[in-house]
Amino acid sequence: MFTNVTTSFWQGIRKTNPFLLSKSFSYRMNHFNASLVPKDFRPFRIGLIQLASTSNKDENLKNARSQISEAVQNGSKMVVLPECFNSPYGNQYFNEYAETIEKTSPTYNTLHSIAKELKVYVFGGSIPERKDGELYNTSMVFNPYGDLIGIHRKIHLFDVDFPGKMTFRESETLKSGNSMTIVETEFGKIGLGICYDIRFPELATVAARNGCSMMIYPGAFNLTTGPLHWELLARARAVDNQIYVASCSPARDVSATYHAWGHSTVVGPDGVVLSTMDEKPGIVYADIDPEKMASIRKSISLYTQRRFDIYSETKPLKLNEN
Ligand SMILES: O=C(O)CCC(=O)C(=O)O
Repeated sequence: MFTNVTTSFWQGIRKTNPFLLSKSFSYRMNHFNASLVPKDFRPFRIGLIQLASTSNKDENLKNARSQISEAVQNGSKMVVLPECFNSPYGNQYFNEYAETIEKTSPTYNTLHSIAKELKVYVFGGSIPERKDGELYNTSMVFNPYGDLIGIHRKIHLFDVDFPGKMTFRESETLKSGNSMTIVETEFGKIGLGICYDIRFPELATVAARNGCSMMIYPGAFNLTTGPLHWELLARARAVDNQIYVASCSPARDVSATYHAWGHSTVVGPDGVVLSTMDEKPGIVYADIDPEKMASIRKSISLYTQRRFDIYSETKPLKLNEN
């Protein structure tokens, strides 16, 4: 009964407005009832561990354990470590510190046992990984049972040149990963990228379109690009997709060869910084709340207003000919 009334209502309207028969209209109608937040998204507290990493791997792993324990005591259900958290960052170190991803490797073993003992999701920053004779910049993710539920190999390698300031070419030693990573947690799906990956908006957008409520980026920006882009990129990925974004850096060590920017940050789906810090060691906490996402998505309805009929990559580009 109700359907008939609705149908005849629309039939009447369409007679008077041919636009309503167009493809873009039917696209919008098909997506009109799409829920505002991913169905599996639940509230939780996240803790970003801005670790003071040294050249001593065992010390770094011990330090990570005690910081994660503190974050869990303070209510974190998910914790994030920084990029290259258990070694110095630099081409000259990757080979020496590299590990394989297997249960007997020190970092796998430590993160697995921390996650299981403390019953927490551990996004294990990244480590130099050795695989099939190549080196990768790799992140492991463990669930609260200690199971490895995700492996992300940095896709976009950090090759930049700022004359007189800094030059870095990760591709001299590392190979790039070839796939996106989305992990399923009890709090929802989360997309994962490593540092320079944050500069490529497609990764976050595709993850968001596939139901991710958050992107996590372990990173180690520097004193040149950190002040320029670290916060801007996290906010951009968040506001473009109306998702949460968390970027976790090592603390700055001015006696090391690479000086990390620090400023680990969580940004909300409205693009506002929820929580951040300076360059010193510490933990950044944020409460992740589906209501906040629903609210911004209700006010600014990007998800129902997208015009894939105009800019879908799978269709030929439609240019304005006027
Ligand atoms: O994109 C940047 O400016 C910094 C990236 C970086 O440090 C990295 O990918 O390790």
